[in-house]
Amino acid sequence: MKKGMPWWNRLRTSRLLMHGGSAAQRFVDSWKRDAEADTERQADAVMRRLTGVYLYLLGVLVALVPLMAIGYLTFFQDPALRFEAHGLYEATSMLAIVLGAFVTYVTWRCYLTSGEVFLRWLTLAFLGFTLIYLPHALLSQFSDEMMHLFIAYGPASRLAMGACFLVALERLGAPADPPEARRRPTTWGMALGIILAIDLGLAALILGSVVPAESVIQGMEALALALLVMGIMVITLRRIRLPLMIIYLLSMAVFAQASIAFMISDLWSHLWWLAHAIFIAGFFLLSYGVVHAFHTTRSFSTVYSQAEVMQQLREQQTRTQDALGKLETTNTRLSQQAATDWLTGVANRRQFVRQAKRELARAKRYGTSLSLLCLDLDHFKKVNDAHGHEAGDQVLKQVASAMQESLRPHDLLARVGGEEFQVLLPEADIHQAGEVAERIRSTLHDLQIRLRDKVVKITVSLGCAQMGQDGDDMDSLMRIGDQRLYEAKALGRDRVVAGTDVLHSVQG
Ligand SMILES: Nc1nc2c(ncn2[C@@H]2O[C@H](COP(=O)(O)OP(=O)(O)OP(=O)(O)O)[C@@H](O)[C@H]2O)c(=O)[nH]1
Repeated sequence: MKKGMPWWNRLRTSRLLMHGGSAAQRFVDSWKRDAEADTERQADAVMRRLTGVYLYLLGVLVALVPLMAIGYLTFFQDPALRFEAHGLYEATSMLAIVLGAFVTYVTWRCYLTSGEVFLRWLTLAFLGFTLIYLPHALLSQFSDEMMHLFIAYGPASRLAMGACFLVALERLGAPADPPEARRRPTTWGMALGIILAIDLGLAALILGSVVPAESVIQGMEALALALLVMGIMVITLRRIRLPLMIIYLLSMAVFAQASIAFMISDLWSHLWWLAHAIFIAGFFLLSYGVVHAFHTTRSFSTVYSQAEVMQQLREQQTRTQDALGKLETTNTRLSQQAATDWLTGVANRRQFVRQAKRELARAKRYGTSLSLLCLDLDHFKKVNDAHGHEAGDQVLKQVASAMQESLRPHDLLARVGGEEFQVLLPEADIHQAGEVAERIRSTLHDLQIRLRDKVVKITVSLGCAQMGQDGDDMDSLMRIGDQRLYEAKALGRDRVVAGTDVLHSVQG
């Protein structure tokens, strides 16, 4: 029943069919099945929606874990508590530089392969962070003497990274860079120059004391936070659902909370250390995405979720099944064509020989009889000469079809030459073969072959041979069958020669 059928029509149709016995029962059963499948589909859709909302909430919860940690430290502990450990800080800063360089390199390698513009900007983000953070790591041993400069490189690195993140987002989905443009030294040289200029410019700004260092530092951190929030909004509003972009979104949220923690913390305080920990968590998360891209498609926008991959796999399987079905149909048609005579549609010589060998072996194994008829149309040349070759073709077709009708389903008729046919008769001795041959002869004798504007008459001569008495293989049977066929021709045509005697003969 059609899914969109109104219920009153369903009822009327079902009432009508109720009196129809088993057909009505089948109808009701299929209706029930349809209804059950509908209900199951609806329940599945509700569950999908529910689990989708759950996943969404889970993502929000994970993204806000840093805020919970900041809140815990601020409200339940003393966030101003100091932990001044220069050695530890130097070591972790240098580790951050090494990690930054490594992730920059992996991202760059991904970009070189895919040419994805998004990845070019992501490489620049990591490169910017690493090279702008480097003076911060180098200055950590002089943090007391050059406190402001030491601190300033932190927010500056986050600001550069946030800016590149935002541009990367804006360029997501842009056509890939051509391979020759990906390594262009001018592009990367210019990027390095700008980063170096930022490093030097910042040093000049802070050391020159033109603007209060505190406000430069807070301003950069606030700007970094604003850029990160903008990035989060872009992903959310554009409803970007690509798996790696979800990781991108989460890490941006974590970076933004790290900036908040930096803004409200004092140097060496517990909150300041927590801000670093939050930032590193965001960095690890994003580096996971980059490494995942490196291990798969080396692109951020073509790494699919498992659900998407499964969907693509299902579609691919359906396409493969369809193609296989078509291939099977074509193969069947081709093997049918290879076994069939192109003109009459009966078996051809190849098929006949193959089938005959099988039947011969079967007859020998079970001790049953098997006979062969050899047929040749009489004076067929005259038909061609009188009516043309095309008319001759029509005659051959009608003769083949008339012969086919006088045979049992398991007898095999084949056209083995121009106007020559053979018939394989399983479980028939020479006597029965003679009867079949005579039936064919008289059918064709009486057949009115209708061509466009005239009626043509044709006769046939037949020779019969039986397995055993006339030979044990197909070659012998065919030879004897042919001999008897020519005997029938010699005796005046339109007759049957079966065995040593002319069993059936009609004067035509
Ligand atoms: N129209 C048509 N004619 C064919 C085809 N194959 C063979 N022929 C013709 O069949 C005729 C066979 O002629 P012959 O071998 O001399 O035999 P016949 O005229 O049938 O005479 P007998 O066999 O002696 O009775 C030839 O004219 C062939 O051109 C075919 O596929 N189509």
